[in-house]
Amino acid sequence: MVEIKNLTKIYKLNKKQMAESHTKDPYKRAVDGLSLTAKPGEIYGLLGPNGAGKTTTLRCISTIIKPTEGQIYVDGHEVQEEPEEVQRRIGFLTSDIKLDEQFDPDYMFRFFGRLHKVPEDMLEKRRQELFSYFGIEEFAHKRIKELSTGMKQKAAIAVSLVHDPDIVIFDEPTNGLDIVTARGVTDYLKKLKEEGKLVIISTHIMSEAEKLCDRIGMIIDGKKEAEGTLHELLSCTGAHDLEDAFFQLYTAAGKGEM
Ligand SMILES: Nc1ncnc2c1ncn2[C@@H]1O[C@H](COP(=O)(O)OP(=O)(O)OP(=O)(O)O)[C@@H](O)[C@H]1O
Repeated sequence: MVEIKNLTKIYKLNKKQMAESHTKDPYKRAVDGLSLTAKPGEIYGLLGPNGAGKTTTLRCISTIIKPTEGQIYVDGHEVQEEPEEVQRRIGFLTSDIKLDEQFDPDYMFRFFGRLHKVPEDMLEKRRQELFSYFGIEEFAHKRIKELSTGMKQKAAIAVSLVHDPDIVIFDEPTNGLDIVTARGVTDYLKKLKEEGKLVIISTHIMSEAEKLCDRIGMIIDGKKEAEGTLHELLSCTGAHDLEDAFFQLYTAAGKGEM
């Protein structure tokens, strides 16, 4: 289970970042008092526009960055107090974590498996299962820098799942993938959920959230503007689909144009 209580993350911007953001304010409030609970056996989707704070939230859960305020509990372990307990339980996929270009998927998989102290026989079993499911075997010994975007993403997914985590956190899991590969990834996430694992994803693709997520938290400017099943979000907004519901909330949050 993941419980986020009043999470706020404020970045301190350098001069270049301030100039790029056309601001004189050196502080960027990326996440603003966000609370949510996600439970085993569900796929929870953080849905929001660019810059809403989705990646920042997932990076705080995954102990990559520290919250400015608030607490995050992963199976009861607070991320800042017990980061190692948290890391053991989660598999995190993000586009910012690049696999080392000089090595091949086979090496990276074994390297991260040993880092997570996965026993050798279990590592072989995991490799067999994940490489076969994602079709990685055929490029298992090619250097990462020679792989296509989709191949790299598949390898990164396998590496993030090497230790068979109970909680899987994927930041935009189908980003850059063709529809066949994207379907393979979303089907795998459904399989994990059916095994009783908790899956948390971020996305700005409405159709992905509609089809895949059991519950959706809509994030705008770092705040959770709404949360519920697709059915609940449609009935509370009176919208016909998630995109309409999103635009209603977007306008209600005082946002006019994109
Ligand atoms: N390391 C950082 N330093 C400064 N500002 C940052 C940093 N990372 C993110 N931000 C800012 O925080 C805000 C939230 O960014 P974040 O990446 O969490 O959003 P997101 O919802 O994941 O967006 P996207 O869908 O575009 O990936 C944005 O305004 C972004 O520019």
